[in-house]
Amino acid sequence: MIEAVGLTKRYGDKTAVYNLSFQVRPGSVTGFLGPNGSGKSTTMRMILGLDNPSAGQVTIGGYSYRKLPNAPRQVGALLDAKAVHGGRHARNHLLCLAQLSGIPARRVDEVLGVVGLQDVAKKRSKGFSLGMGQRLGIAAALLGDPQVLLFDEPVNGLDPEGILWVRNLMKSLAAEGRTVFVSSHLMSEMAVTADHLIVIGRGQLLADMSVRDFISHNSADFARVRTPGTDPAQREKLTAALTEAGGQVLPEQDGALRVTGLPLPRISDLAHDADVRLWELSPHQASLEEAYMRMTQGAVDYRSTTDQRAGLQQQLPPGAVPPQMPVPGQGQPGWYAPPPPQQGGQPFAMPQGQPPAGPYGAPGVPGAGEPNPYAQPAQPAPAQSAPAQPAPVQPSAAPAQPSAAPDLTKPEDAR
Ligand SMILES: Nc1ncnc2c1ncn2[C@@H]1O[C@H](COP(=O)(O)OP(=O)(O)OP(=O)(O)O)[C@@H](O)[C@H]1O
Repeated sequence: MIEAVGLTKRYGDKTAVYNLSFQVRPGSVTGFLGPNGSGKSTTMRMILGLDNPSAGQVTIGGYSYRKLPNAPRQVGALLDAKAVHGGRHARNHLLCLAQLSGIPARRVDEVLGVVGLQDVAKKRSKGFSLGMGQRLGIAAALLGDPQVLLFDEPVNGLDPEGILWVRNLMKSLAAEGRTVFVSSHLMSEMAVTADHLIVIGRGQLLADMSVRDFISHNSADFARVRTPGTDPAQREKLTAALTEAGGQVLPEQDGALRVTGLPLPRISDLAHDADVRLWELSPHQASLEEAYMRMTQGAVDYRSTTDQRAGLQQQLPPGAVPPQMPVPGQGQPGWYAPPPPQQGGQPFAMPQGQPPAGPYGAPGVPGAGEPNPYAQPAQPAPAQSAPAQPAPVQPSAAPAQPSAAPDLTKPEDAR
């Protein structure tokens, strides 16, 4: 298990990660999401001992990476697929890594086969495509058959077949009881790969929950209703009936109606009572992408001036407060999708029955008492994980070699 407590990293004036606490458990794929520059890579580097935290700590199986017995054999990581000596053959690159950790050469050929690079094993990696480089990086991460795996954007540059392969690989590694922590900007992929999500924005924890909870608590389910397009009067009649019954009705661009606040059977009954024919009555469940956009939109630092949402953010309803910083654990009420109708007007309410505060909010937690550099009013920590005692690391049956093993000969923070 990976456990971060009050993890904070500053680079001069820049706070890349602030007071981050979470656990990544074995046996499931945990997705690590956040906008560009939100601190994902920095967090991963701290997990791997490549950067020192400014405050707080992060452990793997109860040990910091640098104190982990046989660390290179316990943890495999893909951080930067380009961090390879381009003049070396793929096989030689892996052989060097294997020899440094006492891994037998036959394992090199095994992982080359696993990632599908066996036919180019004798080719120099500088001639590799982006996707081939990713595969080589994944091979390096798998080299020692580690129990803990970190992947930073593993599907970057992979073709559809490669993406599917990575998805299945992550799931099978988790199914074997390993800890799999993977960052990605591909929401559609994360939706089908990850079981659990840790979402950060501007270095702070925004959510720590299952994919299913994340979607249901950060999005609005609604019904799409369509009346015959030839008769606008029917549409108006239905809108009036639904509104009178307490529903909220918004027109969709294609002429359909988006209805919240009423269950589908009630909409059907109301349409029947109003003598309105329906050509469509369908439930709409938000995607992970939609839920993610809603939660993180206030924490996006880099946005195109032609992005429609940049414009949308200007059009606030009268009296509305514009989004500034995401509220940890509550996300950001934005304008990308309609607010969920339930949960007492709290658009990002936490799942029922969960404690409002995370296990790390207690005084004395490293980093927790420090001033928040984002000057956001204090909010309860969102982490939902129950606190757990760090367990001692069990030496894995086979050794592992992270492709991003810390080079302790380099000064700290060298990039
Ligand atoms: N060595 C460094 N020195 C100074 N600033 C840094 C350093 N490393 C990261 N940062 C800054 O810290 C912030 C977080 O960067 P990081 O690379 O961790 O984000 P990220 O979430 O991985 O982004 P992306 O999704 O674009 O890969 C950024 O503002 C970045 O510029």
